[in-house]
Amino acid sequence: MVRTAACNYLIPALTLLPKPMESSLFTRNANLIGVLGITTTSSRRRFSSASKISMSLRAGIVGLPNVGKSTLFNAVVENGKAQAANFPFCTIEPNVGIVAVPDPRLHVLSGLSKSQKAVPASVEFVDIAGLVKGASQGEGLGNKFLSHIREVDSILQVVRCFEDNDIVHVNGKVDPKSDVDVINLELVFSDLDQIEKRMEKLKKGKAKDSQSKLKEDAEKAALEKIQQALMDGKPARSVTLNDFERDSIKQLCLLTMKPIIYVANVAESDLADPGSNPHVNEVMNLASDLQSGIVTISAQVEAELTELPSEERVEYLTSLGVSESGLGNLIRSTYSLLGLRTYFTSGEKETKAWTIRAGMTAPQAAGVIHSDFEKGFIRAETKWEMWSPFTLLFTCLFKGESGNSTPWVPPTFGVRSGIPTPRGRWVCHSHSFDFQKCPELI
Ligand SMILES: Nc1ncnc2c1ncn2[C@@H]1O[C@H](COP(=O)(O)OP(=O)(O)OP(=O)(O)O)[C@@H](O)[C@H]1O
Ligand SMILES: [Mg+2]
Repeated sequence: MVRTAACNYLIPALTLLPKPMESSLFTRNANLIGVLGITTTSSRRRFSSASKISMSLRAGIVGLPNVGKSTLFNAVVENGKAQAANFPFCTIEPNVGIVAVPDPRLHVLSGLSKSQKAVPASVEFVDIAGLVKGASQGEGLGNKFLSHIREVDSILQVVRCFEDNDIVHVNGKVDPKSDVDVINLELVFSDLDQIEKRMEKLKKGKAKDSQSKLKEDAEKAALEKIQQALMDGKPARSVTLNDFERDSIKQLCLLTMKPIIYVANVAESDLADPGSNPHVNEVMNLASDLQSGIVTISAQVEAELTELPSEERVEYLTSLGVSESGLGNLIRSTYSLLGLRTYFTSGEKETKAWTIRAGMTAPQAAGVIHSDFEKGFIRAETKWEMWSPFTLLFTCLFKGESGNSTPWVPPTFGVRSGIPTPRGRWVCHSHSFDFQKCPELI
């Protein structure tokens, strides 16, 4: 079995993490290639020098001081220059870096089309200052830290799972449960504070017209539900809201509304068998209780790997009992956590990974390339062709579409020499679908 230097544990309730080569299909004729699917697990981080990044959403690296956040950031962002050192509050201002999402399909397509360049999808990582107990009351870097978290779309919470007497732990000992509780409680307190202030404001203000009144009522209803959940120790994301309510509270950017992946940061000696580390098991159980994902990684090893020439990397990983760096998995998990999906356009000029949000309809997906494609959208077309190495995928999707429980993932719409046509059609094994009328299929 191939081992990677990171383990993804899928928490079933959320289905966060991508499966290998899942849900991808493509169409092809003389001038036309389109591919759509979610990201895959085989890893390759580097793209050709012609590569450019297409679009990005932000993931914040969060945790107690001195747990390895900047070390992880420097490893993920290849030329990240965040200061990482053995003292708490080493990071004050956030470090930001854009990272390409590894996806071998991009290179397969690029090769098939003999593209001059390949443009991968991307995610933005933000290395945020450490948080301590009482941050919501201004302790440590307090509210400043929390405001940095407010600006990101998802959270990677780094949890220290390595024992090392030389590395200071702000609470004196390695204790993942306590560490996770400290962070999550501060996020809850901060949200409660925000909600209270907003409710006060809503009480004072008078809605000008019936439309605003409706909106305010929805907001009040949402805030009351979330407030109750937070007081019961549950995150805002666990609360069931209708679309209107969800929209009405968006501007508050509640911290506990953001999806989380727990990153168990282990010692190099644990990489080959992280399950033997009780701290990792503790984080796994916590993540499961909190309906979140977990990735196990050694930030220290990953940071060291980036300093080595590629031949020596393999040697180093082999000496640790693993075959692959864990960063690819972490980046793809983050991309997936952000609710992002990829489809491709491919032609001689470029092969490009376009990012859409999960749940987007076909016209909306077309609109990511140009708003005219959304306005003029009729339908999209897929041609079924057995084309190695994706033959297996076609079979899966064919089954899914014929009505069993396999999720149906949309194929791409027509793309001619890299230029998408708004008249693309989706035609799947002899049926045509007007996707504007069937958004639930997306
Ligand atoms: N997996 C690991 N094993 C051993 N040491 C590690 C590991 N990960 C990080 N470290 C070490 O822990 C120390 C703190 O790391 P780092 O500066 O990245 O923490 P931080 O969370 O960014 O801290 P701060 O909140 O103060 O900015 C560094 O000396 C780093 O080398
Ligand atoms: Mg730091």
